Amino acid sequence: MPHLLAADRCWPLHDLAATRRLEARALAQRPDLMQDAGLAVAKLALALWPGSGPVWVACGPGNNGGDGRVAARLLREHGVPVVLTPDEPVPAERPALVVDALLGIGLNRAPSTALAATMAAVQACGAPILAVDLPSGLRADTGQPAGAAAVRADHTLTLLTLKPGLFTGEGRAHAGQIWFDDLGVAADEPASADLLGPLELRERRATAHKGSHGQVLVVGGAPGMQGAARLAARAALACGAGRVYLDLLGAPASEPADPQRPELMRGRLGTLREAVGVVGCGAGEAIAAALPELLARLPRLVLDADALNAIAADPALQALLRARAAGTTLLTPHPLEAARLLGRDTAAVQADRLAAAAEMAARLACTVVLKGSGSVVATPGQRPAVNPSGGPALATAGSGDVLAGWLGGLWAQAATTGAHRVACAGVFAHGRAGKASGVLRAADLVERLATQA
Ligand SMILES: NC(=O)C1=CN([C@@H]2O[C@H](COP(=O)(O)OP(=O)(O)OC[C@H]3O[C@@H](n4cnc5c(N)ncnc54)[C@H](O)[C@@H]3O)[C@@H](O)[C@H]2O)[C@@H](O)CC1
Repeated sequence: MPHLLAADRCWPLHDLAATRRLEARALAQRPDLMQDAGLAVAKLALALWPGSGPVWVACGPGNNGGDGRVAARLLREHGVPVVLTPDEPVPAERPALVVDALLGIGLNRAPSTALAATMAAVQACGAPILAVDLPSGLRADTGQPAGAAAVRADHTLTLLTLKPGLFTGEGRAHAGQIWFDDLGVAADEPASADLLGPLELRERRATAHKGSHGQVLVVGGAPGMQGAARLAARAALACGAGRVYLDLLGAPASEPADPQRPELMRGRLGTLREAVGVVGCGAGEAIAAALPELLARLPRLVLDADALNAIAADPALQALLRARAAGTTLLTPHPLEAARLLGRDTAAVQADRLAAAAEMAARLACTVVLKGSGSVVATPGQRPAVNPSGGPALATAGSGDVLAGWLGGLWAQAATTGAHRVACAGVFAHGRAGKASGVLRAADLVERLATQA
């Protein structure tokens, strides 16, 4: 039975190769699997159908189209008027619902001219779109369109497995509401990635005091960019770190850490050898000179923004990064910073976000959070994770600084936890707090994080 994907737990994601293996094994036992797939599609279409008007079932040449054909037959048996293309002409009037069964996981090239024209007609007809398995034209592994465009659906009913491409890159913008039906087939294939759910790392014992909750040292905030470092520090504080210090680069000692947040203190590496470093927010070029010592001395590090740019530009810093102990360093690049780290352009990073994150993690021997829609967490030797929480309200100045600070705050309270797990927990919480209509200012995001925690 199709069900809306629940956001309160983790789910396994299976890439194309794993899905194909699963499908082949399932078909050997249940050759009529397509009947069940079509039934699942028909049930959801019936639930979405407004009660009058035709359903346009747009079928393609393969088994995705086969699912559509089964669904069309079942809907007709149920008394629902159906127009099935390409057997019948495209409806002249606006249908009540479109079922996009043109292309699923068999997509292997840019859509042909004929299919692209049908996809455009599906998109232009103005009816809600239910995509079968995947929005047509979207790549299952990367969430990128194979050609100029992929269908933008209102709902996607994905079958057998959850595909990574539904959750990262352009996938989330194309899939709409995601429904899932495993068709009763056990997923006896190792997951290719994890879809993140909530994960709590902090424990506040009755006997705890501020010394139990660790220290964070935020290094950044060069003149004119102090807000970035202050946002990171506020986030670490809101997360519950015991003591949060700010090393504002180039600021006189008389400058308060944050006039609006008296809980925050000025501090420097010299005395804070056990703190979690959150380094780079608004740091400017001055951070390059500070990085060797920070990389050498701080036991756990979150590196963001200008720290990443400095590392991208300097092979010696990259070598210092690689020399750190496993599980102690976390990088949070956005796609442009990732492109600099990898020495390629942003489009190449976005073309396969999971691969780009894995490559960065392997090259630099650390955990990488590749930010953007469907943030990817990658660590050498661990299964990658994709984050489904968050939305466009987070596309605002300072939300990345808040993430870096929140990660630092979490890590301060979970000292024995590896970078990968910290990243998974923090990225999900940050996205969940950032789910809002309109735009969210970063300082308000900190408050939302504090209250959901
Ligand atoms: N095999 C089965 O019994 C089941 C299949 N399922 C469905 O079957 C789908 C996979 O079926 P297929 O492997 O047949 O793949 P698709 O139906 O996704 O597409 C394959 C067909 O499309 C053509 N094609 C691929 N890319 C094209 C392009 N860019 N332009 C034009 N034509 C293109 C191929 O030449 C082939 O004819 C799944 O997505 C799912 O919807 C599921 O229902 C589970 C059960």
